[in-house]
Amino acid sequence: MIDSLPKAELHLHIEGTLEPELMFSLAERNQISLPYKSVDEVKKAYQFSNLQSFLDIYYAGAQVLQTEQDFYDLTWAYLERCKKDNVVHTEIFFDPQTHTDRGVQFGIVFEGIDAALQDGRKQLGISSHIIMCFLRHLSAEAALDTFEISKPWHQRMVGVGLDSSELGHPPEKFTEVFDKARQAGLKTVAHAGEEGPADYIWGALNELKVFRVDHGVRCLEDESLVQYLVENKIPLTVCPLSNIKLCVFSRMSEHNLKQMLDKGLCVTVNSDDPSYFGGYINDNFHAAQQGLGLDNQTIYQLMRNSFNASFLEDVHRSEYLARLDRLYKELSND
Ligand SMILES: Nc1ncnc2[nH]cnc12
Ligand SMILES: [Zn+2]
Repeated sequence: MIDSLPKAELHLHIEGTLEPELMFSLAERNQISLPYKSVDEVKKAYQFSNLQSFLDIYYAGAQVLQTEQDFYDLTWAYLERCKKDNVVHTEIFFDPQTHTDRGVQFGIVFEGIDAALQDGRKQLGISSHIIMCFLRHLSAEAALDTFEISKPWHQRMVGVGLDSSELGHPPEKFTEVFDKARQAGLKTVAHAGEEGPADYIWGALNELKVFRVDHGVRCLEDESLVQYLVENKIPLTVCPLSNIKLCVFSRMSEHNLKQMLDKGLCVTVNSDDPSYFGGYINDNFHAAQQGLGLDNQTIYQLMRNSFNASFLEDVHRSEYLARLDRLYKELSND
């Protein structure tokens, strides 16, 4: 059921799809030395105690990405995984500052990613959008600078987001750049309520005017917030394996995804940084299904939510939903 149904992925950092094997081959191609001797050693290093312990390793890994071809190869490898997992539409995040701050130009990053996405449309039939994220541990001025240099590419991205170290960096820090992004016709999303409190989710809604909240699992701590999210149909892009790996929940059976669904929230399942967290989107569905005892109807609902929460145009959304509905009916009758 999980593997064969079409789905959309809405919370995926392209830098988080860098598999250790590709990390080694790019390091060799670009003559960069890595602090690891083997793929096994890399995998062993992926033990995290919180978000920051992950981010330190994740930003170090991204250093092997240097050329347009590197960004193309990274993105293409992810799209091939999408094909395997029946992801028919994906909205990917990228973090320009991770690259521009070490001298890799914005255009190198964007063009490499976008060329692969265009080929993905033609050769694999996968539709996609790009969301540019600002790093919240950096200053508001740095985000504004990035917004300025990214202007030539605004037409080719669907929106802006906010990621990186959450605690101590509330959404309000980025109100100005998000205002500018909306004025430029870009949609807005933000990570909030992953490690940070429910107040940060309010901040993302009221100050950044987000269309969806990335993670948002701490919303259950504030009943009036839950009510607001339900009434306004604000989607939450939840990432089950990520939450376990980063110790947001100690085990899958304790994840609050089912409670969120029971409250009527529009929850979606996503992989976040699959190479670092032990699985792509179908692995996330399987882990959540097993840990929480989700039935087929709930899995189907999560997949419907993924299309409804996407930035797809209505005609395309309807086509994907019709395809999903038809396949679900066929599978249910077998
Ligand atoms: N889960 C996550 N939270 C915040 N920033 C991120 N950047 C990549 N993955 C992230
Ligand atoms: Zn994320």
